[in-house]
Amino acid sequence: MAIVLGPNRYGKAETRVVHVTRDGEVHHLKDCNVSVSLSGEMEQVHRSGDNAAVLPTDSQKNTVYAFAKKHGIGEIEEFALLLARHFVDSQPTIHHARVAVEEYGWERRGPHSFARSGTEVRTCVVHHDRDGSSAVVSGLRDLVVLNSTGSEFHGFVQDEYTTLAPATDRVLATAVTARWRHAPYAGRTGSGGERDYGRSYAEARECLLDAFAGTHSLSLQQTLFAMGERVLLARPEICEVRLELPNKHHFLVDLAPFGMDNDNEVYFAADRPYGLIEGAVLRDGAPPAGPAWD
Ligand SMILES: O=c1[nH]c(=O)c2[nH]c(=O)[nH]c2[nH]1
Repeated sequence: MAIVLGPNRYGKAETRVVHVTRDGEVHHLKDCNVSVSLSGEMEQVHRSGDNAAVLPTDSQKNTVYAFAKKHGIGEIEEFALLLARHFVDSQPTIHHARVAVEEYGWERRGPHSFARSGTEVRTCVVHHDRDGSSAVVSGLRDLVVLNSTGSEFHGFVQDEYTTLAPATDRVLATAVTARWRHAPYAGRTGSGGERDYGRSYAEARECLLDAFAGTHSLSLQQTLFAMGERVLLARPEICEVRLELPNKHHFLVDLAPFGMDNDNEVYFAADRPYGLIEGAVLRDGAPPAGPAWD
């Protein structure tokens, strides 16, 4: 019986790098978490422990810090592309690089003072392959939103275990995880700066927020589709949006034991279990995703 090595990758996960740009008194902050995964000629290291093809994960971590110094950290997609291309182009044994970056936001409180903003995190994952192709997915997670009306849920299946009452006016809340795939583009430059990733991100985020707030919702599934659709209608560079929307249930508290009614005013915000609504929304004829979602 032949035993073969299946898909594998390795790298340094979660290198935390903070870069300060000093513009006299005024400083600018980039706070990131970088995860590198490399793959290629790794048969021997797995079979015999021969490390000749292995760029140490320690070196990968050092590269993240050195690149932050050398190039600064602009848009996270560009920083990720720079790293991914470097690993593939400089190491003959590395055929594919995946670089994921999370960015934590800081709100300015003074020329060199900052407060961490909210829970929301900007994300990206890039893939770069030996053949020169790159795939870029941008996104965000933990963007918490709530509509205190404009949400209904009724007309659902009733089986012998259904107890849920139909709702014609409920709270709809979720912590949005959204990722969107950029359509591939021709040409490349060394910097990876072919696209305005900052603007693309800001506008996609606005679309998500506008669609959540502006959709009279009959289900979170309907809201999910509206959010993805809004991004695709507004942003031609994006060809697919994937959303994960936990339904952060708000249950009306029964105040009858205290002789009080509850006209949609007092809620118990449950943290678990929660409904989890997930889906992809694509432009018709979107190009194949390749490894983009891996
Ligand atoms: O928007 C919703 N979608 C569901 O599928 C569902 N299921 C449920 O119990 N509540 C809800 N709400």
